[in-house]
Amino acid sequence: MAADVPAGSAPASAADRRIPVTVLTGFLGAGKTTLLNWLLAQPGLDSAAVLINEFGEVGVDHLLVEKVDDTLVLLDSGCICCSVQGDLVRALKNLFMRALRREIPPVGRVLIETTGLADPAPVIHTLMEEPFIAERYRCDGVVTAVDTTHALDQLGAQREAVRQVAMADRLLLTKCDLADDDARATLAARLAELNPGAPQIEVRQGVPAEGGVDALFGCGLYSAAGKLPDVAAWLGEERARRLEAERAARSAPMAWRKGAPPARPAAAPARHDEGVSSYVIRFDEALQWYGFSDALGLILQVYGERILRVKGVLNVEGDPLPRVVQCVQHVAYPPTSLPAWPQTGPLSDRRSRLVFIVRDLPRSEVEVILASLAGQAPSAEAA
Ligand SMILES: Nc1nc2c(ncn2[C@@H]2O[C@H](COP(=O)(O)OP(=O)(O)OP(=O)(O)O)[C@@H](O)[C@H]2O)c(=O)[nH]1
Repeated sequence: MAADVPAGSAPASAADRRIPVTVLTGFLGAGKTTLLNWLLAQPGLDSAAVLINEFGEVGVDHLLVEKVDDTLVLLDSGCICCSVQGDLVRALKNLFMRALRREIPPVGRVLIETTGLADPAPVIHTLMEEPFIAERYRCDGVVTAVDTTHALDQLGAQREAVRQVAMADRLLLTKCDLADDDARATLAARLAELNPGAPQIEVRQGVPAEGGVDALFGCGLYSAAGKLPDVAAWLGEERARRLEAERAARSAPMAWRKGAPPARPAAAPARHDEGVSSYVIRFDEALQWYGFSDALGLILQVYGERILRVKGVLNVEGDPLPRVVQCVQHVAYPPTSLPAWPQTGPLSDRRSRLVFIVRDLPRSEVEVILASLAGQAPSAEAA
């Protein structure tokens, strides 16, 4: 079944040979990686390249994606919406050129998983307006994962969550297996206010209830028509911001020639809420699971409101495999294991690391609890 093209989105013509790009977004912990793994297991998706972007220094998501080849690219120089011109453009150019040189197989589609804090506007703008990219790729839709169990709070507190919903072509209501009918209906009504045109698809345990892959792809060329007027305004702001940055870049060398310091671009408005920060807590020795999980449980109980996301890869005493813990606000999801310790990157030293993304929660508060219950003092690591 082909998904309906929402009002305002023009279907891509059959003659359009550009590579379709799906932007998979959604707030922290909404279930993007889980959906991505489901997608990658579907027939016909072996030629998809995946770009993953994560908030914080120690990336965990790329370890959780079940695709290990040259077409999985980690965008690790900051949040995609802040570093879009550098990282994303470079990665898409590289993919195209490497496929052209036959260093990798032809790329049939690109899936971009943004950070949970990303504003989709700069990503969409880049796909549609950056000349090299727009000639070779077309934005085939913004698919937003919305956590049925946490989204109402997130939409009330975080402007990024509102933008991710309002700019979507498809809304995937994740974790419906954990929510009751009333919660689902209340959220569906709120989402319809923010984005009346986007089809809403329920997801249980990472699997969409209807439409399969076709419900997520074939969204038509991205368009602000049919969405709230805010969407066109945000894309317009993005265009203005980009023009201003280009103008400042052009004027900088002139100033140097006259011996003055280069003109600095006007301070860009902050894209992220200033209260939101991330830090990494490291344990150098193997952890005793029960003490550690007591400590984490207490942290979630006491500070859950201020914990946007916790992700950790742990070296647990007696377990040869890295254990993965994941939490959103007060909820800890069942732990899983990676198939092996990574051979490269920060986790190759087999030390446990927990990445916290928090709102107004100092590291010291968390460390006190971990130190008293987990059986060893944590070490700080730059985030
Ligand atoms: N029960 C249930 N759990 C889910 C579902 N989708 C995701 N989860 C769990 O929710 C947690 C977060 O899921 P992820 O897929 O990592 O979320 P994410 O959006 O990629 O997270 P970030 O990249 O950190 O923003 C994991 O422990 C998942 O197993 C679902 O539909 N049902």
